Amino acid sequence: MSGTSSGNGLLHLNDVEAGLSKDNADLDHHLDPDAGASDPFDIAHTKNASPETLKRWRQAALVLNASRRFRYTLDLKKEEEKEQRKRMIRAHAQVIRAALLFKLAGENQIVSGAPVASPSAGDDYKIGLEQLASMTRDHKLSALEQYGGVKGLSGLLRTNLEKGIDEDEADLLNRRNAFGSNTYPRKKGRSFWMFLWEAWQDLTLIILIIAAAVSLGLGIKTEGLKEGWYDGGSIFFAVFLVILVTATSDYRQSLQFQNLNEEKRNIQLEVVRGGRTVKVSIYDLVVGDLVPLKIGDQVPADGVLIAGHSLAIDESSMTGESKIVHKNQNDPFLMSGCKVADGFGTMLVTGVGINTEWGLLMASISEDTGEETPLQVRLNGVATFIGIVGLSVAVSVLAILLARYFTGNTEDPNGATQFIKGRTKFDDAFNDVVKIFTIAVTIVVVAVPEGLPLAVTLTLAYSMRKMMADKALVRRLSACETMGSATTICSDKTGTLTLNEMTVVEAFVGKKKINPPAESSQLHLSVVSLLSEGVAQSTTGNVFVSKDGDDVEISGSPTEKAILSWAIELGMKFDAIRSESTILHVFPFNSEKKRGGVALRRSDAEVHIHWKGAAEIVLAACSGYLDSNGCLQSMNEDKEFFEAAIDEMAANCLRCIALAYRLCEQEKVPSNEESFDDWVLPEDNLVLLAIVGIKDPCRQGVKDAVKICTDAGVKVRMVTGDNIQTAQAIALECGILSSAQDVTEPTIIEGRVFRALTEKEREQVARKIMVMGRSSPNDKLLLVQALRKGGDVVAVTGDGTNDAPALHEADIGLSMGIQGTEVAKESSDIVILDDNFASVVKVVRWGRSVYANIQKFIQFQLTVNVAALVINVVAAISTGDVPLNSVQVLPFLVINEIWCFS
Ligand SMILES: Nc1ncnc2c1ncn2[C@@H]1O[C@H](COP(=O)(O)OP(=O)(O)OP(=O)(O)O)[C@@H](O)[C@H]1O
Ligand SMILES: [Ca+2]
Repeated sequence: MSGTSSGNGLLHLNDVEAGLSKDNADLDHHLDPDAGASDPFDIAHTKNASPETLKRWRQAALVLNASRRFRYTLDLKKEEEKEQRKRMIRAHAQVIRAALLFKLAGENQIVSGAPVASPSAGDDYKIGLEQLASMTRDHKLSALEQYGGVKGLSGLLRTNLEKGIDEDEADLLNRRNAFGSNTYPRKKGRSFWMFLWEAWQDLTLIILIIAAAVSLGLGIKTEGLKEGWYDGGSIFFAVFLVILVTATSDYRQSLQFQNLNEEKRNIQLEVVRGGRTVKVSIYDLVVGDLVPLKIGDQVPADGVLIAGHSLAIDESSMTGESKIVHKNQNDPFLMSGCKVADGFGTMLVTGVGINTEWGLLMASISEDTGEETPLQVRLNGVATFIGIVGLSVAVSVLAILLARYFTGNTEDPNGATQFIKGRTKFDDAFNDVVKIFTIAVTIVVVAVPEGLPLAVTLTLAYSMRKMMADKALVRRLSACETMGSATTICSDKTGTLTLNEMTVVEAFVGKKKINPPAESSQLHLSVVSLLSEGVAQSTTGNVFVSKDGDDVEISGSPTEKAILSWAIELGMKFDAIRSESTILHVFPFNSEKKRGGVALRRSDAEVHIHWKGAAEIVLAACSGYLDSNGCLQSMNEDKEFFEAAIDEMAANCLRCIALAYRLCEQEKVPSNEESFDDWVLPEDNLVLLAIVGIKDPCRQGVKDAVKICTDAGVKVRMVTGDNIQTAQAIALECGILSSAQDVTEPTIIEGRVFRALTEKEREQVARKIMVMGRSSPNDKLLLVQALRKGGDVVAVTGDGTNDAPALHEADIGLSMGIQGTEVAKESSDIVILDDNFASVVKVVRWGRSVYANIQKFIQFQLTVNVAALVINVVAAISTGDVPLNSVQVLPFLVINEIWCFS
């Protein structure tokens, strides 16, 4: 294989369907794409893709877009089954629950006649398992009130609503004994025998089995038991081998998927124990735990909401309706397995494991990923098609030979006519006919490509194993093959191209640049105090100071952590500041708005609104600023100064965040707490407090990875929520943009500009976009849609909830294992366990090796099959005998196959 076409490891499915691949491949080339620099399927070698290569890319694109539709139909079917299961379980659970309640009621009546739901004194806790479970599962607000609300309930569960439960083993064990642990029994996967049973139910194999039986019978009839079994026996052996290998491979794959599921479900999450935020496995959660929830999280157990702001839960995974439910004191019940769609809050765990509906659901469905990939389906089709062609050819040959024989047109080796009506004995005629049958059977056997489906199975299993070794967790098998034909990768910036380890390195307070950024001696006390107030109250993070006061632990998102630790260095006393004011209402940060706000009442009764968010957006809402001496200045022409400051920080790859605040007139504050929820926090006439520049360094190896992709014909684009200048700087640093001259629209574009285009324009522009800044989650989605419409096979990488829609829409979604939110992971096909963009390249490579391997195998197998078929047919018709029999061809094919993929 030479030059440009060699780097293209794609299978031309159109050719395959025609029966033969025209490409003249190096047949015995080793299959390992890592085999060395000379490997034609090493994607780094597709330099300067020729038009020919590009044409093939497009072919694959078309084919694979079709496969996506396929994937969806599959999903739908599965979803339907899941739904039915759910309904069944719910009905079941109701029955079990009803029976239990009935029993309980009976016992209570005998003992005391007390009402069913009253707290009965347990051994350790003043509330029993069944009471808790029935309250949470049925969302009984009245029961919660009966226990004294969340506060009363926490008392019954012996949980401190601030500090959580103690972190001591005895207490945890106690809780596990009383209320169970957050695990559920696993449904066993299918056994090996099931796979064996399924493996033979394949049309090509059935044709072969019948052929084998016929061949065995005829063989024994003509040549006797001792020698006559060779042909039939060898076909049986080959079939058996194929079945065995298929079943073994499928079985191993299913075991692997079971392990993957284990890994996938073992979510690490933060809980508050002993006043600290600690990371534990979801399985270690106990009743009474306090769990902070934020956007993108999965609710890890059943529970009630203690406090939260704008908390919205997507309950579709449990109820089946895709509806976002807002949670507050009137509807505080949280169901395990649901996702947090917006806002944040803290929940008190009241039900775990099998006592939750999610647990029941999980225990009753076995997640068998017995999915057939599009390639498998297609090649099954090809194999069946060829099998049928072989069969029809054989039948035709049979008809021709029989007709010739019975019309007396065949001669035996001595030149005598074989069949003369009325003279040839029945026995002789019968033997001759049997011989003709044997020829037909041989033709069938030689023509059937029985190994073709198996080749796909084996090569998929192989590349999946390799991907796993390269830190990519494959959630959907079809992703293995689709990834090989990706033509573009849309990557988010934060967390994928960069490390997501953030530190504040520059800060402006007023027009003064603070250097070093946390040098508070240059600032007036009132400024520091206002800044601290804003930072401490408008955060989803937390600060824990150890008893001796030296160690400070900060939790939260990387951005929050950076700002918190900067403020602490400035002198912020987190707990003290937080106790000086009470939060009235929160507008949580989200990626759509790119800012978050909080309204708080201070001890002097003043109401402050603090805003924190994307620098240029917050700055635009400011009409004044506080200088470093604490004097209020009006913005006017100084705005340009700040804009220039932001641009300069952004050009140095920094992520800019602005902090601002304003006073709120008392009469504008809602008078009763109920209406806080509808309160739109004022965000005009703000006073700028500070602008900080946060450094988030590029990951090592990203530049090389981007280059490898580009060389291989895979375009890397960056789609980020961050400032366009920051995006540009990072894109230059990691090689997505090659030079500063590239930076004109639409190569680099803002989300809002792209959004405003018509669908047609978007489609045209999309191909040129290399960097998109300040994009909303929907812009990411629009870009992916536009690219796919233009014929690209799009891979999307992302970690945040803001990436989820795009991840879902993409041909292949890749999420990040460490920083990725549950929602992002759920929407993806592959989870990159080490969060590194470089691993994405390896996935592309293994994906391509799938195509390369199958291409080679098909070329080999079909060449042999077709050649043997043609030779046999020609020979059978001209000489009445076949030169190639099954004993010669079959073992050869099977051995080649097993050698190829083991
Ligand atoms: N916790 C936060 N509080 C206030 N502002 C924030 C916070 N986190 C991020 N921002 C600001 O909002 C902007 C957009 O964030 P968003 O979550 O949309 O994307 P991102 O994480 O920066 O980038 P990417 O899409 O590449 O992952 C950031 O650039 C930053 O200026
Ligand atoms: Ca991100």
